Amino acid sequence: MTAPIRVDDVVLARAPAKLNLHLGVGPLRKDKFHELLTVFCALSISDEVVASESEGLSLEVTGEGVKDVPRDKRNLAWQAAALLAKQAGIDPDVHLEIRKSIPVAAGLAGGSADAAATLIACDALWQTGADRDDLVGLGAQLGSDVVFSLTGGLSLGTGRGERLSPVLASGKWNWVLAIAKSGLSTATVYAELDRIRDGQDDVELQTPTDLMNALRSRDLDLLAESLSNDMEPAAISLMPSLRQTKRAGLDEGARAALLCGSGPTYAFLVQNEEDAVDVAARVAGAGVCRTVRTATGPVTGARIIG
Ligand SMILES: C[C@@](CO)(OP(=O)(O)O)[C@H](O)COP(=O)(O)OP(=O)(O)OC[C@H]1O[C@@H](n2ccc(N)nc2=O)[C@H](O)[C@@H]1O
Ligand SMILES: Nc1ncnc2c1ncn2[C@@H]1O[C@H](COP(=O)(O)OP(=O)(O)O)[C@@H](O)[C@H]1O
Repeated sequence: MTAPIRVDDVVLARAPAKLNLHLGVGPLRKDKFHELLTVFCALSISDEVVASESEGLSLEVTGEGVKDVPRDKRNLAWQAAALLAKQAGIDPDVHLEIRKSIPVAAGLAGGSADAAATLIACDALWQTGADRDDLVGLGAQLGSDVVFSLTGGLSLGTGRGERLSPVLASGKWNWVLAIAKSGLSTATVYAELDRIRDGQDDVELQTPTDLMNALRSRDLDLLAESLSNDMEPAAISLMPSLRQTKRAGLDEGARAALLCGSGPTYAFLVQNEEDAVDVAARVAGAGVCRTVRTATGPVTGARIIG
């Protein structure tokens, strides 16, 4: 996290979308969350949050395809501001403008990015004196993915996804994102996975050694073989058209197709930008396509940019 800068009572923060390069889903825990073993990776698309001094808490959302994003306390960014203010013992006096670029309900952690950006923007605006551990603790209360949205880069996630350890690797990979026209609810996809597993409680989580080696050695072939997501059968069961999307990208030369989190976005790994253009053209019928890169630098989580 960068040191907070205060500019004319307005703070601008940015936080990235994520991919789960590996998503191992273990058994359902007593707290109704699943035990995970996942490798998170920040993507080069991000949302921005502008926090300005105001009386009371208010929120606006701008960008494409944002009509389904709540503008009230159901919004994770709203919850982030309210929680930080409560923790600091102050009133949540802020107007939040969320500038969305991350597709909504797409498995890319857009809401978590907004919550993370809001935490650091409001912390700077209100000068709460919270340290990084405080913000991480608040992030974990808001959602399982928010801690990664604060952290960025490349991390191994355990617990319900909130316990992170850095993966020491760097490199850039090209992906084409095939974004479906409608979203999938994370809770519904987890429930569908439980239904498919039908009470099987011996699911073992294993560290994805091949994936780690691929990332460290920047080996595209090994990376293509070692991407995996346990949620894929559940997402396809709920949205069977995903099968065609996956086929289309692979037929056009994508090296691998990875379902993003709980879906329904597919991320196609491609060798270079030329292949990205071909794959994007072929899967365009399935929804909007974007070409993005994974950014596996040291810190690309939520940060103040103005
Ligand atoms: C699947 C993943 C993979 O990174 O991402 P998305 O597809 O949502 O982006 C995450 O586990 C989503 O994390 P997040 O979106 O923060 O979910 P939360 O708000 O914490 O939880 C929403 C619901 O998902 C289910 N849930 C979430 C996390 C987890 N480890 N086990 C679960 O079973 C629970 O039903 C929970 O009530
Ligand atoms: N700031 C936000 N941006 C997007 N969606 C939000 C936000 N706050 C709450 N939501 C709700 O969370 C749901 C999941 O959105 P999102 O975080 O984009 O997807 P995912 O959990 O698949 O990564 C949305 O359908 C929306 O109702």
